[in-house]
Formats: sequence, C-alpha cells, structure tokens
Amino acid sequence: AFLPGGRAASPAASCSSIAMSAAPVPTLTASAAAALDEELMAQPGFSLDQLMELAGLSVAAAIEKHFPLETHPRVLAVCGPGNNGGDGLVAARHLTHFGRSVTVVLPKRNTKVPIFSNLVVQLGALGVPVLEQLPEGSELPARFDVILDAIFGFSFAGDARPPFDAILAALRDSTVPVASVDVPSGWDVDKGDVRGVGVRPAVLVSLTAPKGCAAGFGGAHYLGGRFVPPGIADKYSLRSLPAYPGAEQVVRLK
Ligand SMILES: NC(=O)C1=CN([C@@H]2O[C@H](COP(=O)(O)OP(=O)(O)OC[C@H]3O[C@@H](n4cnc5c(N)ncnc54)[C@H](OP(=O)(O)O)[C@@H]3O)[C@@H](O)[C@H]2O)[C@H](O)CC1
Ligand SMILES: [K+]
Repeated sequence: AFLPGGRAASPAASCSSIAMSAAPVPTLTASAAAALDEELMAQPGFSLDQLMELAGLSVAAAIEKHFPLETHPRVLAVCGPGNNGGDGLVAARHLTHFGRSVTVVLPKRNTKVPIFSNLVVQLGALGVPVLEQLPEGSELPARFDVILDAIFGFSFAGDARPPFDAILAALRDSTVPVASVDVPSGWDVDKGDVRGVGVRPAVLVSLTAPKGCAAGFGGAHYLGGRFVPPGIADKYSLRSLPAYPGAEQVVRLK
C-alpha cells in the first residue's frame, strides 16, 4: 500500500530498494496530472522549486540505481522548455554531485521563470557544459553512456515542433540507452507512442504516478516524486501505489 509517511507496507517492500509490485498500478491522465500538480502547489503550499527539486532528485536516484557509475559515467541530459526540462536540469546537478560527467543540451531557455536561469547558473558553477544543440547523432555513442530525456512531460501535445522534432528523431535512432523523465518524449501522454516518432527509452521514471502512456512501456519502470500527501493520494486514487522503502526517492514498479 501507498504510505506517504515512508513506512514500507510489507517486509518484501522494506528489504530492498528495488522491490517490485505485482499489482496493477494506478495511472493519471494528462489532465489529472496537471490538476494534481496545481493542487500540490495550492493546498499543501508546495513551491515549484520544491517539487522540481524532489522530482529531479528522484530521476538522478533512478539513474544511479539503474546505470552503474563504472559502466555509465557520461550522461547527456537533453532538457526541454517546460518543467520536465527543469527536472532534467535538477537531475543533471545531482548526477554531477554523484560523480558522473554530465553534459546538458538546452535548446530553448525558459526565461519566464527565474528557477530555470538559477538552475543553469548552478550547473555552470559545477562546470557542467550547457549546449544549445544536440551533438551529431553519429557522435552520441562514442561520447555518452546514457541519455536523459527531459524534453517533454505531461503537457506535451501534437507534433513536436522544431528543433525538438529533429532531436526526438536523433534520440529515437540512437543506440545510447535513454532514460525518460515522467513521459517518453514524443509519446501521447495518455495513449503512448501512437505516432511512432517518440524516443524509445530503456528506463522510465514516472513522477507522482505513471501516466496512461506507461501502460505500453516494456522497459524498467521507476516511480519517483515522493511528495504526495494522503488527501491528494485518496482524491486521485493513488493509494495503491507501492511504498517508498526507507529514505529511497524511487521505487521500482517493473
Ligand atoms: N507533480 C509532479 O509530478 C511534478 C512534475 N513536474 C514535471 O513537470 C512536467 C510538466 O511540466 P509542464 O511545464 O507542464 O510541461 P512540459 O514540460 O511537459 O512541456 C511544456 C513545454 O513543452 C512545450 N510543448 C508542448 N507541446 C509541444 C510540441 N508539440 N512541440 C514543441 N513544444 C511543445 C510547451 O511549449 P508551448 O509553446 O506549447 O507553451 C512548453 O514550453 C511533468 O511531466 C514533470 O516532469 C514538476 O517538476 C514538479 C511536479
Ligand atoms: K520526458
């Protein structure tokens, strides 16, 4: 059972950070995910910075669990213009502190919200390169061991516009394993990769709760974003999500 206080629901869940649940997991539609997000900020009074920091930390924790530092030291974090991209910038900072060599691609800077420029300054202070363009697709396998897809999350709709259309195509064709934040970029949030143009991640880190598109995802699936209070979990029927063991920021779903 979902226990926001952090206690594990069963001995099986408490003994391992990669405990997996056999029960079907509840999902959120794109509109419910956006409403829940608003509600977290309105009622419990979370700031966007708080949620993004915890979301990005979860993503970094999942990468840390799934891709050993020894074999996957070089991370390319591709970040979009919205909050999914912000999660990617936060994850890039944590991964750098975890000892990875991180490069960020940020094609479209969000100048409307100060959080984003602060995150870029923080990355600069750590010596993380922030590029405007994706390196040539053919260069990716020689330069990077894992790609973090933080391009689009639950507010993506329609066909990807330039320059993101070409970036999605390059990541889709790449042999470098991709880890997607919340939603595999280019996928319909509720229906999945119905257009056949999205990234093909090896790992998905769902935040708060999986979105509908996760039903068609066959790779390693983690849940992060450990900030949902019980009232909101009840309202969105999320109580049956598995518990986070101990102090873990992620729990593996599949
Ligand atoms: N509670 C939580 O789980 C939290 C999740 N977080 C993360 O936030 C994202 C959702 O963030 P949001 O800013 O609402 O949206 P996105 O990042 O998905 O995308 C918005 C930007 O994408 C552009 N966009 C949309 N569609 C297209 C398209 N077809 N082509 C190009 N660009 C597109 C959009 O541009 P507009 O011009 O349309 O405005 C936006 O710039 C969620 O998934 C989580 O990752 C939070 O970090 C905290 C809490
Ligand atoms: K994404």
